[in-house]
Amino acid sequence: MTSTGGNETTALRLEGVDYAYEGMTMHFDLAVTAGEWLAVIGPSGAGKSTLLDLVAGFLAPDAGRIVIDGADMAGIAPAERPVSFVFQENNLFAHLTAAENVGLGLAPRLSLSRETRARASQALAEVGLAGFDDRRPAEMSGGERQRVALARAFVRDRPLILLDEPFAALGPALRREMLALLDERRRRAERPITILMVTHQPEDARGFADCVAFLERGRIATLGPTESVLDGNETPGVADYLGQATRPS
Ligand SMILES: Nc1ncnc2c1ncn2[C@@H]1O[C@H](COP(=O)(O)OP(=O)(O)OP(=O)(O)O)[C@@H](O)[C@H]1O
Repeated sequence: MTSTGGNETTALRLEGVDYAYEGMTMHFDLAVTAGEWLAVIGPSGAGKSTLLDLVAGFLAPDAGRIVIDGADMAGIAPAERPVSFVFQENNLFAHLTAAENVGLGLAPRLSLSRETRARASQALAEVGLAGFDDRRPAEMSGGERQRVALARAFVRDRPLILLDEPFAALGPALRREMLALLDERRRRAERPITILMVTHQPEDARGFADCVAFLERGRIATLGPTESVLDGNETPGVADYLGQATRPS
């Protein structure tokens, strides 16, 4: 356990984190306050997924420290980290039912205890999937599968949720509904839930995120309150990315 330097409200801190792929070196310094919803935006290949993979522990930094909830994550496996993640697809085990997939968030066993089954069932109902317990992923729509993934993330009850374009394949109405579900869950939580969400949809950030990090070429080029970053006046790259004309000064 390592101190974050006395700032108890910092949920996530990246200090001088370096990561290099062949031909691309990334460097991240970042602090996210507990309870904050941070949208991560930027051009394709900027390093958004790499940033989330480093936090999740799927990648190990070449240098620097990642601190979550006050604990240094060096050498901590993804499953042991206080995080939940939802990706764009393939979040579920195809051979397991919805309840079993959610149950894995509660106990790493395939046969569900009565209590686990009841909690999984309730979690499914809370994301609008009452009665879906015995459906397998192939028997559900893309939106329903993502709801199951969200239900699993919710029952895990971890303080940090990582979302890598989880609703990108869904239509705008369904996307908003999912984001609203997440928002509601965040508001109802007893402990603060911090969210890092990679998105290519500026309106998702506008509607839900407190802050936006704009990534460019493996760096966080801008980080600030949602409206001021998306305004695009401070960083020309943001305006280009959003397809806006940079306003004359
Ligand atoms: N497994 C890999 N091996 C080598 N290079 C990789 C690998 N994965 C990603 N990269 C490179 O690292 C850089 C950052 O990739 P990353 O997936 O983090 O970007 P991104 O911002 O999430 O992009 P997108 O919006 O297209 O998903 C890119 O230049 C990419 O080509």
